[in-house]
Amino acid sequence: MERLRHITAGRPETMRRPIVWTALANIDNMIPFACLSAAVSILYAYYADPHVPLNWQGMWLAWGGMAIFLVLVFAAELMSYRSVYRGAYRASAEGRTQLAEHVRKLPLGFLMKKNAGELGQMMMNDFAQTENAATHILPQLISGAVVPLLAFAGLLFVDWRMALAMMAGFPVALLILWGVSRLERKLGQSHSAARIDQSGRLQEYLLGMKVIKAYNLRGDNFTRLKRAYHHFMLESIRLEGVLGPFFLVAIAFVEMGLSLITMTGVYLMLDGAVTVPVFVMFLLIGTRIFDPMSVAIMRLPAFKYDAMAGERIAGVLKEPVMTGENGPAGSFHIRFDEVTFRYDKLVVLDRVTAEMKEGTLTAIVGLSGSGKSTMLRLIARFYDPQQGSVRIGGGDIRETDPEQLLKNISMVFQDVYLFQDTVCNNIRYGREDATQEEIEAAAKEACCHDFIMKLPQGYDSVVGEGGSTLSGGEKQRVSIARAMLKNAPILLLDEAASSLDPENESELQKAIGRLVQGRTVIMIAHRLRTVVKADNIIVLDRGRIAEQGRHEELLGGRGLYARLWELQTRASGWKIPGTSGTKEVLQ
Ligand SMILES: Nc1ncnc2c1ncn2[C@@H]1O[C@H](COP(=O)(O)OP(=O)(O)OP(=O)(O)O)[C@@H](O)[C@H]1O
Repeated sequence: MERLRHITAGRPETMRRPIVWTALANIDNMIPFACLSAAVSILYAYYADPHVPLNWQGMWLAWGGMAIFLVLVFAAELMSYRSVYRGAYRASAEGRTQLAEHVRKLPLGFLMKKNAGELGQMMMNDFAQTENAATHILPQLISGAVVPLLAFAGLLFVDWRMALAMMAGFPVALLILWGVSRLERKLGQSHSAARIDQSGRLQEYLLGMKVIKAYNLRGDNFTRLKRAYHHFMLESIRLEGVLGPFFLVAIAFVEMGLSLITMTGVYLMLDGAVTVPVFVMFLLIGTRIFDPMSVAIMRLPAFKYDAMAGERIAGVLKEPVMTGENGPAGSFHIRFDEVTFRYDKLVVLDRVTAEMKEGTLTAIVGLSGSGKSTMLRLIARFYDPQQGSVRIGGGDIRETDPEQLLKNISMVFQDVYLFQDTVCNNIRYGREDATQEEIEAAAKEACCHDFIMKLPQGYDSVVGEGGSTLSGGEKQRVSIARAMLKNAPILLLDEAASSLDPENESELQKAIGRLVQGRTVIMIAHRLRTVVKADNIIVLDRGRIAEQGRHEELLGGRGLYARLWELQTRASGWKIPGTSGTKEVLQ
């Protein structure tokens, strides 16, 4: 039952009807053979005693029965076939959608823990495996169970000794299957792990192609991929090689039944305890049941292996999603209250308390790795802190429905991801019901209209996966247009690194300047000159707030901020106070 639950992504009821039809089709399948046996008996009676006339009535009944049941078999098999694939594909489609929905509601930390290929594998291969188990293997297993059981039960009444002989090897076969089940699971798990690893490595190899080419890394990454393929090959050989003989022996025990029927039958006939027609009936039905049993035994490991894929899916579906029932906050005042956050064991934020007032610009600065991005991630509830709370409008965001929370937040990050879709649709992700005019207006405000118009199909140009056909600055401006369109009251902004060319940078800064107006903005600033006009600057040092205040106050304090400022201005030869860039940028 548990396996049935797994191969149906938690919907065993979808297979109830298919199982009943498949069982019925198999039961039907046996009846023509019973009729055949009856016909053989009639014929035997006629030849055994020349004075007895041939029982034509019985013969016609047997033939008629065979014909009717053949039609019924066809009908039942058709129903079984249709309901099996409908049930299985329905369970799988619903399961896929449920998993995609579920993954969206999981904390980001869960996704980051997974191997790159693992979730993709789950969506594609694991579901394909469960489909295979439900559509192809399950009917074979049902057939392997129903046919022998039925035949055995019926034949017990005909001659119990021959019936027992027919099934004598079966308990031994079951014992062998039970004996190897642990080993089978262990080998299956390491085989699956190797399969997932090889696809993760392949994904890594393809995604990292740019770096591989740039650094001519033919060696290392390819070696890892090759090693993963090799490991998978070894695991496959081990799985088949170690388990195969056990299953073959189990089948041999089952099929031994045919020899035992013959031996027992011969002795019983010699004793006059069994007639020739009964003997023939056992042979006829015996040849009929051993095949489905052997097939079922051969397919059982594949079924269990595929059910493991369903188990992995169930494991992810069991992961607790982020909860919270509250609607959006009334105000957008953000407060970190003694927040401590760890990635596994690494403490990244340590009892951070900070205010980000509604309608103001708060900048977060600090050395690389000091926890700046983590603060933004906590505001968006990509993670929940282990201690303390993040509050918006006074309410703990752990109690806010994550989707409601995200409705109020726009994010512009450095590493912008664009979907392989038109530029227009990529901007529309900001607000799905936006009109073309609204999209173009947002694009103009974000300073990307001009470059979009220069693309071959303008707004209908399709960008490469991730945005690969646009420059870094262009991608960021598209993401700003998205944020403009979303028009959310809170804006989380990760300032672009200083790698942009001056033209791109000035366009980007203009766009950001428009975006921050009238919003509660929390901005990670890598270049301090962009935050001199911020209402509050939080200076992070290894997860703790070293100091906070306005630019002038912090410069006067001669602390970490002042040191960073000095370093940056010295490195770039800026003119210090009064400053050029930022004021214009942020107004
Ligand atoms: N998903 C993660 N899992 C484990 N550790 C992480 C994860 N993300 C970040 N870290 C670690 O947490 C620390 C803080 O990271 P964070 O990204 O918040 O720093 P940051 O100040 O934004 O750095 P940068 O300025 O370089 O972007 C770093 O040491 C980083 O290695």
